[in-house]
Amino acid sequence: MSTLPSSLLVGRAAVRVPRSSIPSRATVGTAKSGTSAWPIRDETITFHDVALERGDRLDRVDVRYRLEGTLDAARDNVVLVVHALTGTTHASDWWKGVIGANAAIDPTKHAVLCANLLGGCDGTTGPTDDNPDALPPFSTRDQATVLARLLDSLGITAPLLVCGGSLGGMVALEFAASFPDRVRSAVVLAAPAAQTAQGIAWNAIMRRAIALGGVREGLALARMVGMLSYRTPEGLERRFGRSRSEHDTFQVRDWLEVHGDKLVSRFDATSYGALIDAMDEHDVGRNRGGLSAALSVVGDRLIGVGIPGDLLYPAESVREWTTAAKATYVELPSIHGHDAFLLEVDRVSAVIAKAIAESELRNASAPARAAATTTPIVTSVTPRVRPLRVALAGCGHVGGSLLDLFGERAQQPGDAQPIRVDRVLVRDAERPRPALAQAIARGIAAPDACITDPTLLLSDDIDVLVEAIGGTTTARTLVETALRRGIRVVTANKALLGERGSSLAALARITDTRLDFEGAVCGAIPIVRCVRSGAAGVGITKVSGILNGTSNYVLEKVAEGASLAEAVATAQRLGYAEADPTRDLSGQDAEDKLRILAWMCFGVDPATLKVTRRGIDAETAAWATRVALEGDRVKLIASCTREGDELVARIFPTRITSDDPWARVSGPFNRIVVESETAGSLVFQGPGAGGRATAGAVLADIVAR
Ligand SMILES: CC(=O)SCCNC(=O)CCNC(=O)[C@H](O)C(C)(C)COP(=O)(O)OP(=O)(O)OC[C@H]1O[C@@H](n2cnc3c(N)ncnc32)[C@H](O)[C@@H]1OP(=O)(O)O
Ligand SMILES: N[C@@H](CCO)C(=O)O
Repeated sequence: MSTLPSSLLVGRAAVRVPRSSIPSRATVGTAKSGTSAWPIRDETITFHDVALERGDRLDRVDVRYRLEGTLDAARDNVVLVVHALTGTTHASDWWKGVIGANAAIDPTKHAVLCANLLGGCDGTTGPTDDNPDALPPFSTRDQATVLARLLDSLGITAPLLVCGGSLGGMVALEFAASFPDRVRSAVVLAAPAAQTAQGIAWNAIMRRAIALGGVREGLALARMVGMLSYRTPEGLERRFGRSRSEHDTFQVRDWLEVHGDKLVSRFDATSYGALIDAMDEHDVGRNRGGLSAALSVVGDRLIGVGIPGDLLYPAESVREWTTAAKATYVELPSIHGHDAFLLEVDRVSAVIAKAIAESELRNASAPARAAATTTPIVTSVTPRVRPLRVALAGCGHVGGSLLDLFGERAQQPGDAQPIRVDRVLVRDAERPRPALAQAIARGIAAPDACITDPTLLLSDDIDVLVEAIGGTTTARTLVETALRRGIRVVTANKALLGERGSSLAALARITDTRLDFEGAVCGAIPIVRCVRSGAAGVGITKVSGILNGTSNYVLEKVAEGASLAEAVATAQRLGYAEADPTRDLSGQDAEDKLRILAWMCFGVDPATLKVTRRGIDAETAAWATRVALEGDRVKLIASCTREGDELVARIFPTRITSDDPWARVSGPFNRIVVESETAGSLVFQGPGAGGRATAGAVLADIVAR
């Protein structure tokens, strides 16, 4: 049985014994990132007579650090990266994508400095399981002081950027408050200015886990608890759900166990305990006259990044100090929660790149700075509304009609927000696309908008992704990527929504953005808006309709004597049919729409709705022709009815008498009847298919506020 690490006991003795096992000599190596390489220096440096905040003085402190890249002559190009609770000095390993050749922090031009924090177990002096008394209690302020000593010893006055997340953010903030003159720019991610009650509570559980379980099992348990605070229920649900491994264990359980065990293999429980002690004592305003006084002097150079959904340090805890410090607040919604600072590489990079650019400007020589600040960035003097920047996936019937509508809208008088199409994703760039050519000529679309690589579609300044490619593969990736990045999505893709609507909507909620899909159900009829908002009645008992324009058109034509094949070919030519018209005829398209309607009307997950259906085939077509000769009509009717706790959903070709209102729905028109407790029967009827009708609904979603 492991003994209780003494760092977990109150009142550890102040000692002055260094960890003699850590060598004090430098080791030098080279790292490769892609094809680029940069020098790496791993070194341990020793400081003497280090004063701690509580009054202890340490004879000696060893600090292990890694310098990636080369210090320039003026020692002006340093990015000080402060690692989180269990981070290491190998910053470009754990912050891949944020640090790397051509990344926001680029060791081929920046000198990236990352030191193991005071109290850690990656080479810097800290209490360990073998030597729990190697360090008396210390604070995040002490950790920042040691970093300043390191900068002194390397001849660095003020780094280009100081940055860190979580515990790293806490220490970066302490650094800013302690050494405001040494801060040119600081990015603090997912970190409060003072430890939160919830943070103390999580740490209490982890401390107890180590106390009871010992330095192995206890540490593993602590890590497992920690991991739950670093992620979100939605993120875990999406990634693992109830899926099982080949050994029939729940995957989420395996994943958590792996994280627990991995930490035990590389981390020291006593050091862990001491670091969470330091986090609990974190309070930037302590003995500085409060938060405002502590940070306002440096606030103009601080950027705080808050993550809505962060269970450990909610976005509000970051917003609070940025407000007090008059600092910049950036919100980074993410399904990952707290770990977004490690996982949302693109968006974190964008914030850091901007901070570095501002810092470089601050460092510019006085005349250059004056020129920079007097040169207007926006050259136009006419105040203009910023255009809404659209990325359009797909330029078929719907996408092409949408480009036309953008053009028509721009001709109309009024001060509506302009729309600018930055990118249009197509499969074949060589195919002539008159709508796109005209949009470019009218200045609606960028001259180089047409692309074929989906990964280039979503640049950072896109406001809305319009998905009009259909299908559930590329479309799904694009929609998920956009939502994850907080980009609004408008889609007409009923198959995707029928299959994934509920999880996509949940993702949009988490990242605080919107997913709109009026164009996915019944073309121009505003049915989604009406049922979604409750305007179609409260307490809905039944929704029924002719939900597919193509099959309705085809049934009408065969009733008039056309062959099934002829009727389908005309529907395709007129732009009513899906790329694969068997979806229309088989009832699959109507089923997708019924799923979405059931989701909106009854709150059921569209993917789980059980639907029985029959579509239109040669036999039905022949029956429709016969029925027409007898004076009646055949219509493909879909319905979903609440029967007690059950939903009964069906789609069937149905014989209708010629005087019935359903019989009068002609061509590509659709009809929907919503029956509810408050509104009785509401009837919606209008064009249900066709590029222009659907594009109109998509446009309404794009410009909706
Ligand atoms: C309070 C503070 O200061 S700090 C808080 C900061 N957050 C942390 O420290 C959390 C640490 N997070 C991690 O270590 C994460 O791995 C990250 C953030 C680096 C990357 O996250 P992800 O890309 O989601 O990686 P993931 O969580 O899957 O981790 C990868 C490990 O889980 C394992 N894993 C993933 N899925 C499964 C599964 N179904 N079954 C078993 N193991 C799994 C992988 O095999 C991998 O282990 P390996 O490296 O031994 O091969
Ligand atoms: N193919 C569909 C287009 C509109 O969703 C239809 O015919 O109704």
